[in-house]
Amino acid sequence: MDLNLQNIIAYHPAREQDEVFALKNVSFQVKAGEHIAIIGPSGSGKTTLLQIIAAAMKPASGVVSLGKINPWSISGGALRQLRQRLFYAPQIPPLPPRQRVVTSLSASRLGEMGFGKSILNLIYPQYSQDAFNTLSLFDLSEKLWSRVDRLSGGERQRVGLAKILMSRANLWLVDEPLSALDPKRSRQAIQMLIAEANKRGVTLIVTLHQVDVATKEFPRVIGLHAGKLEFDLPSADITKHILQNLYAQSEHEITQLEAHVFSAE
Ligand SMILES: Nc1ncnc2c1ncn2[C@@H]1O[C@H](COP(=O)(O)OP(=O)(O)OP(=O)(O)O)[C@@H](O)[C@H]1O
Repeated sequence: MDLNLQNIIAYHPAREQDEVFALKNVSFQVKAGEHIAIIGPSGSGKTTLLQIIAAAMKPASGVVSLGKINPWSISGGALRQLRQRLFYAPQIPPLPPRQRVVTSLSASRLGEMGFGKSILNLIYPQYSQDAFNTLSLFDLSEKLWSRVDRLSGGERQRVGLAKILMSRANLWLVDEPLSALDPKRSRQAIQMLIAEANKRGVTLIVTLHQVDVATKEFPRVIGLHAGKLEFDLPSADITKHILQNLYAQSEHEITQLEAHVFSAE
């Protein structure tokens, strides 16, 4: 699915009165099948941007088009259909505590199940073989029948990634998928996500705090700072100087940056 964002301004309702912008005049285009990483310091607007693209949040002004459709100018029914074509994976996957992993993974296809099948899915998960195969990609197949509240943080995060792969959406919007994973697992998980997106021609947009992963694994990187688009560049053109500017006021994050990216120089 291709995307077009034009002059997006967004406030969170709680901040509207003091006019603190979450996004200021953000514009960019994405072609179907592109893979993009969004980076920037904490609070720079990465999650808000994904929510705007996912049509989960309405911009205060500006235009969003998802595959040429403005989600805010169509009927409720058409909007629900449009949302089925995208998968928004929040930073902390919403996994109902007592649910089994297999049920949660099958639920990624609720949109195509219809009411009867989706109720049945709670008792007899509808896609257990697919769920098993998808979990194997993240070394988690033995957890197929486990309850999600008995998983570690990293395992839950990998279940969240497997849920994305279970969906049949053609736009994946993934918010900080690696925060609970160690560096080796992070690299494996992101490479799996990218390989599957490639195979299926899916448009992939991922927010990341790991700038090294962003610049090494993604061909295009967007930098946000205080709600503004600071740069939108091929990753090969991103220099140490550009990254230092982006994280200039975020001392803690720059320390991480140096550890991850610059120590090898
Ligand atoms: N629910 C909310 N209510 C009010 N303000 C919010 C809300 N969510 C985010 N904000 C504000 O909007 C701005 C952008 O936040 P956002 O979560 O998009 O940033 P982020 O780059 O994803 O941050 P992080 O890397 O810490 O997840 C920040 O100033 C934040 O304080």
